[in-house]
Amino acid sequence: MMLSQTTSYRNIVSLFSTMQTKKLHSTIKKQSHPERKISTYKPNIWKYDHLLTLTSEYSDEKYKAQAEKLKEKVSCTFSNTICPLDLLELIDSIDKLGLSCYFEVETKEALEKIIMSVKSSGYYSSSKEEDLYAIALCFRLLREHGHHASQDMLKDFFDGKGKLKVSDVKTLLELLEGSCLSVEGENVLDDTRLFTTKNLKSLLSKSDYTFTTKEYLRNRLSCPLAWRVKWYAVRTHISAQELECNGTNPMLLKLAKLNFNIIQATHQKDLKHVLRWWMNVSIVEDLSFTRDRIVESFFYAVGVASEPQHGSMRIWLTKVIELVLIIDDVYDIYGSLAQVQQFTRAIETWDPNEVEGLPECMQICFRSLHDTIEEISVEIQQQKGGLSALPYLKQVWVNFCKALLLEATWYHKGHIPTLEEYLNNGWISSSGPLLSFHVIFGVTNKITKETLHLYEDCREIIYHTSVVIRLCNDQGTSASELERGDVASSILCYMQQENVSEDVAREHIESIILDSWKKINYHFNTLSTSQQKLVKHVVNEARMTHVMYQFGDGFGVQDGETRDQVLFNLVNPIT
Ligand SMILES: CC(C)=CCC/C(C)=C/COP(=O)(O)OP(=O)(O)O
Ligand SMILES: [Mg+2]
Repeated sequence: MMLSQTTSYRNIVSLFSTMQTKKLHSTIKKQSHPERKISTYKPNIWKYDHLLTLTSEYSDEKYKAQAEKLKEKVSCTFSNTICPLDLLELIDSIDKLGLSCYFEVETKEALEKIIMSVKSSGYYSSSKEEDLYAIALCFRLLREHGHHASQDMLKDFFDGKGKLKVSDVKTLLELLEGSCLSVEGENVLDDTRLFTTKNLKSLLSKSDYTFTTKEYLRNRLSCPLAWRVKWYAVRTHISAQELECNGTNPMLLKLAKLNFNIIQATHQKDLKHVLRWWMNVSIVEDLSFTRDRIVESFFYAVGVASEPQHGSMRIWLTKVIELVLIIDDVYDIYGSLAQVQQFTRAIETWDPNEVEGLPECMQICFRSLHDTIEEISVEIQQQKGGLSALPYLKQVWVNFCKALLLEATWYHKGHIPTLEEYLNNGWISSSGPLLSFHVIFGVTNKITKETLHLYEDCREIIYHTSVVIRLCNDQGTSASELERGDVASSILCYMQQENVSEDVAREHIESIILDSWKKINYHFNTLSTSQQKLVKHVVNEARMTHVMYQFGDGFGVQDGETRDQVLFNLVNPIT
């Protein structure tokens, strides 16, 4: 069978799905690809001039003073709450409302009290069905807050045939969430996840829950809390609590709304700062092949570090993400193989003279990257002091571009790697290591040798986070990449390697994502509390990638879920 030069991977995949033959591999290898592809991205939808007029009354100091008063009152709620289940629910509400950073001491004391009380009352070893919800909640909160919680807490609720003695949705959901905090080898938690997923899915198909409840359940099933960015779940939780008659106590809810609006006002200031920079550099006007996605990049950066004190880091990260998208498009869409080879040499030498002879738009990309990274390094040095970040930032960009070059080489040769070969490179081309370096430099107080040690100490976390980024991206973008005829993604690699259908390949990719999360959980637990405070922002990159790609290509396609989320979380205050 002959394949024409313009045969896209989409055709190849449909052929795979029907023929499932390995003979095709050799045919793909032989075919050549067109030098330049057509970009399928739509133009930017955001009106920057309008976003620049955003002003929130919540920047006013009087709201901060109001919030401080409410915090004092909420603090008293801890001492007035005696029953362990009420205390657990209070801690849970505070977490979900985005207020945990204000009550760290109270939460720590309360959890210690709960541990003492459940130990002395034998609560841990209860197997009574009515206790299961409280135990599941306790298990999840202890793990989330870095306390030891053995999977054996849930063991006795199994009936010996792999079934849990539980049928209500609230408990099933709580158990599902807790099971997603597992590490490798925790078979009770694996069984819990399988059982709760199966039962929640069957409840979904049978029961006559409202549309909203079903949507909520579907959402939690496809992306559990542990994989979600907490800040972007806060406003949804506030809205849900407002609708519930016996929900969160009114004072807590009032504080949550106020706090949300105050923090949103800070984010809006950062957004305007980054937009002014973007409109000033205005590079995408010269780059029709790529994406103007500065608002989405900012949305991602806020998910990585939403705390008010990380404003500079959000701005640096936004610029870096927009550059990642542009440079990725240079390699995937615009450049010929020879051109991206030259571009990679220029990045390695960090020398603007090396891009001479390349098309004007590639020269613009190089200069923007070069100048922005130099500026960021200077700003890091000015704000934090200590070692210069520049050599390290340059190196992560070199590694990223080399990984993109290898993918481009595969594409131009028509080579489809095995999944292992693909992932050995794909974790770097995910931009995970690059983002992580900028994140660690951005959230740390001073750049010292310890900062570099921290990067070493969380190497495994960065690796597994990057795998999650790579695979979530592939799951969300493979349809449009196939249409454009981009380099093979993990899904296609696995289909070709194992001669299986797209559905089977997607399921396999899901299982790797799950395993990567278990490894992230394990390695995160080995860090000290102070390290965890910094490294949680690296893990947030994985969480944010779930947010971006859960409903398709959240970076490429602006006018879907991402736009709604941007308006909901960054633009419109709670009234
Ligand atoms: C900024 C973040 C977190 C991005 C996720 C991964 C990535 C490099 C996306 C680039 O777009 P793409 O969808 O074209 O990716 P690729 O070409 O690598 O598949
Ligand atoms: Mg790409």
